[in-house]
Amino acid sequence: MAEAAASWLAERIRAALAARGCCRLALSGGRTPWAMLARLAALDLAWEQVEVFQVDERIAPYGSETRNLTRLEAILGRVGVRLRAMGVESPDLAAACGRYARDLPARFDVVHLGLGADGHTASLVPGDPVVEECEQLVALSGPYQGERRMTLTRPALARGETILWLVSGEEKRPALARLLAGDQGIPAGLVRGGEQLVLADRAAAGPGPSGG
Ligand SMILES: O=C1O[C@H](COP(=O)(O)O)[C@@H](O)[C@H](O)[C@H]1O
Repeated sequence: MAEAAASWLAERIRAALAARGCCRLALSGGRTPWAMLARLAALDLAWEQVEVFQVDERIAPYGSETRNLTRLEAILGRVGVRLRAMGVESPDLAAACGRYARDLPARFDVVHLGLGADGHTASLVPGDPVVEECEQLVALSGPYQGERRMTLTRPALARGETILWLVSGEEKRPALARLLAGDQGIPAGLVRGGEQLVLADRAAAGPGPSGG
């Protein structure tokens, strides 16, 4: 899955660079995307023309192991992308949300999203008011799994020309089925955007028609 996702993303990046000379991505964190991003970073691309925004982030100090930025920097920092970090170290987090929102592009070439077993995506957490946020492009949520979060909201995610879902692990199987059914009872089912591509590993997708 990581290999397929990296190849697909590389093609999208090349196409955007050929068409407009720049490419804008919004990337998620968590655990799933790092294998894809490590493969992507090994490819020969005009990285200096690629701008990467964060889909979400933990409110935690710079360098924290739980921060998505820590992994993004470790993998993509060395290839020279323009990495736009969410300002979660700011003493005024509401103002930091506003600043990040102002800097967002009108369109992303690709918004990459993960899926939690509970149906969360980005830091749009089930039951949190942030799920219904339709005015602000960037907002705070949580505490969730021990930390407050900063996240792109649904209207910001909808700026994706393409939404790339990357889903890994057996525990995601029920949530994946709900996402594919367009179930609006989970935050992931509320995401809109252009084309949506779902890449899932065998554990998440379950047995195929032949049972294999
Ligand atoms: O908390 C988070 O979880 C989701 C899902 O992560 P995954 O590793 O289970 O795919 C992720 O997309 C989000 O960015 C992250 O902050």
